[in-house]
Amino acid sequence: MEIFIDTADIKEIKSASQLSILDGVTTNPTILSKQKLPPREVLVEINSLVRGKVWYQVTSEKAGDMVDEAKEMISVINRPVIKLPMGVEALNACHILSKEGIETNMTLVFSVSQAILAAKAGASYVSPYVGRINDTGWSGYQLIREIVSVYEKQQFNTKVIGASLRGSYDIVEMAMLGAKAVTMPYKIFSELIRHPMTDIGRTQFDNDWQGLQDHLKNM
Ligand SMILES: O=C[C@H](O)COP(=O)(O)O
Repeated sequence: MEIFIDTADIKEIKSASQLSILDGVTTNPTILSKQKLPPREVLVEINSLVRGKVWYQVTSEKAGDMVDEAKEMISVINRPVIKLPMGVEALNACHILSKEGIETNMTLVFSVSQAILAAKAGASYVSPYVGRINDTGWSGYQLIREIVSVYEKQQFNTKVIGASLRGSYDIVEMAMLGAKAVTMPYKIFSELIRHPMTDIGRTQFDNDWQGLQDHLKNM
């Protein structure tokens, strides 16, 4: 399963990049707007810090403009993934970009029918917004289950990336449901590694080892 962090905060990206298994950084217009800097500049810096993929979401309205915007951003990213917000123009842009071998992600996906169209357009990834669906009282998990099942039955190569995740257990759910990727805020990412029992166990091992060293020194 690929693991991404959903942030443009440079401090968070530097910290998360210490973990070599991180697969990259996803962004969106809301995330980039928080930096109060030109998005291209921010992406250049993110690209210099990240070994993996850097995701950029186009903001143009028309398919042709989306393709041009994507190409402009791709020029400053080593391993780009172009995010397209679900719709007719985005599907057409996705079709063009994917035929040119550019990795794409159909974002803002809330139904299986949208996910089917994204796969038909050749999207590399599709992002169902799990948390936002759960927030409305519907099941984001059920949507992931259904999309994964349809993709398997239809032998689509598009990968499901669980997005809009709210807690570390969401990541486990995504893995169990067969999502091939997840993206999450830095806070959740940093929580994945921790468990109080691990800390207690490590302290005990360290103390016992130190006790042995002291004992051997005094022999
Ligand atoms: O770009 C997609 C994000 O994962 C959306 O997350 P959010 O619902 O927390 O804004």
